Amino acid sequence: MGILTEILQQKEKEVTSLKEQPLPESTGKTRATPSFVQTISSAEHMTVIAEIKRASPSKGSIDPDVDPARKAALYEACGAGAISVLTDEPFFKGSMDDLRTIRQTVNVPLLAKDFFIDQVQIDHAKAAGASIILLIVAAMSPFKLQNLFAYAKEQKLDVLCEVHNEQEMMTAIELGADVIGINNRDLNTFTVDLATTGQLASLVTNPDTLIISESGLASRRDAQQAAHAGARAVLMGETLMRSDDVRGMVTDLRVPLPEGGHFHAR
Ligand SMILES: O=C(O)c1ccccc1NCC(=O)[C@H](O)[C@H](O)COP(=O)(O)O
Repeated sequence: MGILTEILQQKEKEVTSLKEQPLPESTGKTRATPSFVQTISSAEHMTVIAEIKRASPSKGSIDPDVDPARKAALYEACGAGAISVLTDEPFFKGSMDDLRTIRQTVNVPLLAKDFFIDQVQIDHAKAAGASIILLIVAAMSPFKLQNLFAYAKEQKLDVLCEVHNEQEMMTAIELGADVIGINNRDLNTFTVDLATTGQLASLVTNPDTLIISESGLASRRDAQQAAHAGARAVLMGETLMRSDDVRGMVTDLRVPLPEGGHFHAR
């Protein structure tokens, strides 16, 4: 069984349990201003989405004892335009409490990085202060994707639609996704190929679609390659979690975007 299937089976159990619990009180600070989409679309340089990642299925333990609020504040101070918070507990050692604490500490938009398969998870992410949620195209049917996409938008949340191959990209385009994350990591084999961003970005014809290159990025050169492929943002986890020079790394990643590139600034 692939890791995604295993994670999704676990999520089914979590959803059952969430439905039996009352919804925690909202942080009252659910949306950052500017929003995730506004932040990326107004930037003239690559937006860095810095991730809080304690552990992962592919790398095991990364920084299990991290203070998430402190690290998030460092990311923000160093120029990250948004922060991704892995809220999954069993596989990534994160939590919704991490998201909630970080929301009370920083002002940049927050991505709730989890494996969303049900509206109840979206309710909990919103209450914890998410600005945007992740929908992985490979994790559900196009019908369910459409349903959760519409529900999140109704809740005034942005949605990052994640794809890894051509078929998933076509599904995201047909859905009308305005933010598409191209995952360079194959979630079944863990193989990373940064060329995936270029290959799939070339299928996007709508100049208003925001493209994010996700996973496996480690240098300014990687960010330049992503910018050249049409990405407006990079999502970086492990490299930033392990870095002794977060400011230097974030500064390096904020490469200028090519003029007259893919995207028409809104
Ligand atoms: O990172 C993993 O091992 C992983 C395995 C299975 C599903 C998702 C996984 N990662 C989630 C992410 O999307 C990444 O944390 C994110 O793109 C950052 O990647 P990286 O910069 O390579 O840490």
